[in-house]
Amino acid sequence: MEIDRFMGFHTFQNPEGIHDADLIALNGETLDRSTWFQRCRRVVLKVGSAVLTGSRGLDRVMIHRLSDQVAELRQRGHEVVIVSSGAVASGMRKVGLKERPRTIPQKQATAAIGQTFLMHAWEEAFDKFEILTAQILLTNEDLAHRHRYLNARNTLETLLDWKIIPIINENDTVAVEEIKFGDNDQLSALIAGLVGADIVVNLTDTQGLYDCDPRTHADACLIRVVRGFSPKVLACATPQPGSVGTGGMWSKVNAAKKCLASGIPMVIAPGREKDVLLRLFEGEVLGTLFLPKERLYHGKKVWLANLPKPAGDLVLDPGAVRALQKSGKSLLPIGIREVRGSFGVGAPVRCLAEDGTLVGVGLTNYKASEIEKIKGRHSHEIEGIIGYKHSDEVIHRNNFVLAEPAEIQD
Ligand SMILES: Nc1ncnc2c1ncn2[C@@H]1O[C@H](COP(=O)(O)OP(=O)(O)O)[C@@H](O)[C@H]1O
Ligand SMILES: N[C@@H](CCC(=O)OP(=O)(O)O)C(=O)O
Repeated sequence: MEIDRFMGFHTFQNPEGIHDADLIALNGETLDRSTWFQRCRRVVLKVGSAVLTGSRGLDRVMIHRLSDQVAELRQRGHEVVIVSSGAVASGMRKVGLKERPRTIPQKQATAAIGQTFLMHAWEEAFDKFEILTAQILLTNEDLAHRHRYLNARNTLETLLDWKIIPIINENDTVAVEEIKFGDNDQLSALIAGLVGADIVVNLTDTQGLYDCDPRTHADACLIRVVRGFSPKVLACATPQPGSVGTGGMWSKVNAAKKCLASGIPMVIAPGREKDVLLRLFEGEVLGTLFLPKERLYHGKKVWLANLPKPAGDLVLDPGAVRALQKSGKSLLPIGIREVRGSFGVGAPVRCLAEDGTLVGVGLTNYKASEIEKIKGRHSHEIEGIIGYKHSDEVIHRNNFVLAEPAEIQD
């Protein structure tokens, strides 16, 4: 892991007078920031409640400022998908709540009130450019099923093709804990994988990621560039959000981890800074830029790696854990000790070591009741036990992703 730390904003210069953070090395190329950002064609823009809402509720001026910049980015050839928070915070102000609602029904009712105001504000702000917007509300169940995931992708592609700006939020009104993404930082990382984004821009109320929580450490240093994910980066952040946010910086760094594994860079930047988007895409060093070291997942594996809630668990013996983790092998029935949950063929399941450690996630070739019968047995026995054999493997390695690939373990 490397962290380029800058004590101030532009204080560190190499002998040629070029800020290290001005140059971006990725995929074998070194480019200056402005060229690199210009090449990021498809952008997922996540805007936090901390940026969109103020003491008087939804900050319409802010929404106009952002929509002006998004319209300009589109003129310059970028496509933008917006993930917008702010429904609960703006609903709170509408009904006069001083604190975030505690009970789930209250939170859901507040989100239902606020979401219409939020969407109306975005719609109105883009209307002056004659740009249409489309509301997309999702729960993690919508992305957990492969065919629904692909449907969502087709819808988003069609909207982008029609030059309409998708504005996405979690469907808070129906999402209870079991079907939640967590927060919109996680959702924006999943959407980035879904649409094959070139970058995720996450706008919040700080200058970026500091090496420790700036609210409790006056000497916290802003980190300019993070190359590759590491637990040390996560340790910089705390999960305590601001007064209106959810998940805090910890959630943003976890979202960056998801993006990096799919080869997608992410930048956390100060959303209230004047012209932040235009300045970023013009190459100004703003916020914290996370760059992938290497792309870990492609195609279907991007979906699998980001799967919010698998359908069941398989507990493996140590030999099977080694085969998956160290040798990149498929999972055979002989290495399975226990089956948990009831699931069908093709379901995504978690593979666990006996101590409960998550080894990875994969799609099964057999249903739970069949795996129960063939667990601990040789593959040549499968047909004799359940009457047919789909394959020797319970999970083929092409349909499996490790929870902690080598890059993330260092
Ligand atoms: N290491 C850190 N660097 C920057 N901010 C941090 C850090 N640790 C915690 N935070 C806090 O995270 C907050 C942003 O998270 P959150 O309130 O969820 O915002 P949003 O509504 O934009 O998602 C900031 O207000 C900041 O005080
Ligand atoms: N879906 C919620 C936002 C949840 C969330 O992630 O909030 P934030 O941390 O401000 O991005 C809402 O619209 O209020």
